[in-house]
Amino acid sequence: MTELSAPEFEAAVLAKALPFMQRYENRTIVVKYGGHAMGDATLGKAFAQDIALLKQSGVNPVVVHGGGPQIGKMLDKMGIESKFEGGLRVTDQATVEIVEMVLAGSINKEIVQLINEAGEWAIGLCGKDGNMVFAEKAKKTIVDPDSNIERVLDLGFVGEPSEIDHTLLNLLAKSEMIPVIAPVAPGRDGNTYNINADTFAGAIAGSAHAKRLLFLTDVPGVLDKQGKLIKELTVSEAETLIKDGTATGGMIPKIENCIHAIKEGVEGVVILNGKVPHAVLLELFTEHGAGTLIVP
Ligand SMILES: Nc1ncnc2c1ncn2[C@@H]1O[C@H](COP(=O)(O)OP(=O)(O)O)[C@@H](O)[C@H]1O
Ligand SMILES: CC(=O)N[C@@H](CCC(=O)OP(=O)(O)O)C(=O)O
Repeated sequence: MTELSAPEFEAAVLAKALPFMQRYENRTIVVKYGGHAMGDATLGKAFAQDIALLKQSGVNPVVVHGGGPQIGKMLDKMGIESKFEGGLRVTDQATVEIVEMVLAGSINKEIVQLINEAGEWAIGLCGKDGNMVFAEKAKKTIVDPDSNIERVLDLGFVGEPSEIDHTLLNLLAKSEMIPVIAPVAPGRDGNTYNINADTFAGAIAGSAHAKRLLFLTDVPGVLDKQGKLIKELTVSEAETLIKDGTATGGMIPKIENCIHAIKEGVEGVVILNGKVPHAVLLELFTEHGAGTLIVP
């Protein structure tokens, strides 16, 4: 076999991306950028370049971000204790104000700035902008492992998306702008709700019938009880992992939202390690996608 010169090799790599670019052209890809995947400047820059490259390739990327650890740090500074139930933050009035400040304020604008620095036009939004998302108080139940009795959680101002209007997102899809959305939304009751970013991303992807929904987190994907990566999971296998306690903490809403998104018609949902540089490009434009693929 003849060895390729360096330029020939680079050209071959670029050419290999063509069928992937064609597959996703004009299709919506929702990328959920988790708080645990953020924090490293080089990785943040690589993430922004990936999103910029998607837009340049004719894809319609929509970024939904989290920021759980960053909210936790700010609450700590303010002397407010973080409390979670069923993987969701118990959110009183003081907490929701800080959640909105951290998510829709600092984190949202940091991501916008990074994408702009990569040469594209990002616009920072939350559910409140353009009447995009309305929320209702979350009605979450958990089964108490000791008594096996189902219990309704009162999580305060934690919401679930109840109405999604795509007017603004459709406008942006036709423009140069890349939406970067914080998971905060108003209720019809006038309150502001804190929505788990996985739930928010799943709802946006589902209602947009996105081609792909990627969850960027800080682990290689869903791990089994031995800590080994599960490469593919059906919806029913994923449900079992929650019931038998293999998936805990933040992985619970993530898996639940993967299932929801697939049932809503998203063609492929992947949980992958956002701490790998250019994880988004590797997943979408090469054969080297890693992580856990959830299928119907
Ligand atoms: N079975 C599992 N496989 C992988 N991660 C798991 C599992 N169960 C619990 N986790 C935890 O879920 C975390 C990812 O969820 P989360 O903390 O909400 O991250 P993010 O901020 O990216 O949304 C991992 O860091 C890990 O600690
Ligand atoms: C209700 C609820 O739990 N909201 C989350 C919102 C941020 C989030 O989901 O951030 P990650 O994606 O980084 O976990 C929170 O307050 O932490």
